[in-house]
Amino acid sequence: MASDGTFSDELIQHFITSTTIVFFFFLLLFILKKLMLLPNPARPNLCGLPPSPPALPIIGHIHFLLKTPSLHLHKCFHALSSEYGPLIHLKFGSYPFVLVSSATLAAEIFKTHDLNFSSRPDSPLEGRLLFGDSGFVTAPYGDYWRFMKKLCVTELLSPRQLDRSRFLRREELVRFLTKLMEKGLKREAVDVGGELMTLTNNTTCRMAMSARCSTESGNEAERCRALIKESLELTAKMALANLLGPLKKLGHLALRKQARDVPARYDELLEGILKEHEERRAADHDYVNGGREACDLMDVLLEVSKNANAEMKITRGQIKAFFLDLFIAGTSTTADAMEWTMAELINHPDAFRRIREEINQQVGSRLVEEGDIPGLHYLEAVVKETLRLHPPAILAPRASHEACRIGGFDIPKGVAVAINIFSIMRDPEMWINPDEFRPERFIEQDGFLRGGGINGFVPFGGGRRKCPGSNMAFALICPTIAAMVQCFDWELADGEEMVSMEACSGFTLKLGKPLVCHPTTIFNPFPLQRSSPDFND
Ligand code: HEM
Repeated sequence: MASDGTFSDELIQHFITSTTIVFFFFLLLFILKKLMLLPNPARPNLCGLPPSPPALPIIGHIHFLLKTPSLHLHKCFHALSSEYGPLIHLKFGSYPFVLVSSATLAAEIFKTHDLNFSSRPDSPLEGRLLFGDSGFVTAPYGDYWRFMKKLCVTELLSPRQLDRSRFLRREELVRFLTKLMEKGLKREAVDVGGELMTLTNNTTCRMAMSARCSTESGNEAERCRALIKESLELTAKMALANLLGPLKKLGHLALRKQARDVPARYDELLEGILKEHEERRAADHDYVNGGREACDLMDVLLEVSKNANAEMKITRGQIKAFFLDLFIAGTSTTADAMEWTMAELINHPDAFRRIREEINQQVGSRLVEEGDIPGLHYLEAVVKETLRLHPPAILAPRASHEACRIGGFDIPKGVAVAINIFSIMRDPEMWINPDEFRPERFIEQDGFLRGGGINGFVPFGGGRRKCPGSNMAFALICPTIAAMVQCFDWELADGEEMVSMEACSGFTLKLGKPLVCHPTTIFNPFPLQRSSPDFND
């Protein structure tokens, strides 16, 4: 003990200070907890929601994500639903939502309560970032969404429009295969995912607006791809900022310049392409007199926008936003699905051989075509099994228009609901050995595909808001995989026997380690073609 009393004074002072800090820390936690429980008029009332795992102040349930190795969102949601049940309510930062993880509960949303869940929630992803409320994917259920959905089903993404653009998908596929053959000859390693992304991007750009990379049209597809990549990155940053709750404004301030710049550049690019289409239309007399059909999706949309008798007038802003939606929703999902399929096939040589035998039997000595696909049942089963195990979109986001009951719990009006596509397709109640790659599960004993759809197979979501691009996705994926199996043997460039099937973290499911391979040509369907059209794109 100190003789002059100074030391004990300091000790007392120190004790008081530490106690005060601890006291205030607990007081703060207490107040925060109380605050989080107070009803917030701007948000749906959370009373009566399904059970909730233990939450922390401010961050809510984000600590479960921080505990998940590599911050994998799908693994975090899968672990939470396995531990706490198929219907739970969560709060990520300031964002509350209900997570639905079983096929039975998803059917209640997609079928019984379909209309009630036919809008998207206000997403922490800021889906309306680039074109305000003009987008289709984020449009609330109403006249505009219904009009565009009908247009997608009957025109833009219809089997008829897909048939019209079949030649163009074939051209792009030939270009892709020829490039792989060139690389194979030089024993150059191929970044399979990168090449598949270029193929999907070129094909989508040509189908949508007759633009492709590295052409006289000024590399529009490449500029489009770069802008979409930038806007996705920006969206992810905005999402993070939005989860910060009270600090959200600071985050937005930091991103302000980029958030002005990206939409302006996209607008300029699309305006240029729109003008080209309008000029071509005006100069084409057959077109003006109705003697020739619209050839790409932009022509179709322009025709609708100029049609005085159309049910609805769509604006230039809506046309631009629609294309952005198509690219964001359709390109990387499709390319990722193809990369996962190739990875599974390399890891399952029996399945690879079986597809090749099927093609040899059904197609013979020419390149497989889109028209052959309906007869290639095992190929389709492999693609479906890959989509089941590795769905590129892990969640389908919805919001309730009205209060309702799901699985015996109250779902208040306006609450955000995330349908956990990843977990539903690994639900052990629905699938035998759910983590196993077994394409046969999609095939009947007579060798045909199981008809009528399988309950719980939901890679494209369900109900009214189900993906309208599933036919287009299959039209891109199946012929590409078939041709990659028919024409090449594949060997991993890193000398490994097996591909690691770990995903990387994010809102979509991507193969974690890029698939890099050496392709060896075993069948060349175009031996007389000396040089390919353009290998640099
Ligand atoms: C393997 C490829 C694809 C997968 C896994 C996929 C998956 C999905 C999923 C899960 C949804 C949400 C559905 C729901 O809420 O129930 C969706 C919506 C959508 N997808 Fe796809 N998609 C793919 C390819 C495409 C393609 C190729 C296009 C068009 C080019 C496309 C266009 C759209 C659009 C426009 C929506 C929004 C529909 C709406 O809100 O009404 N998708 N997709």
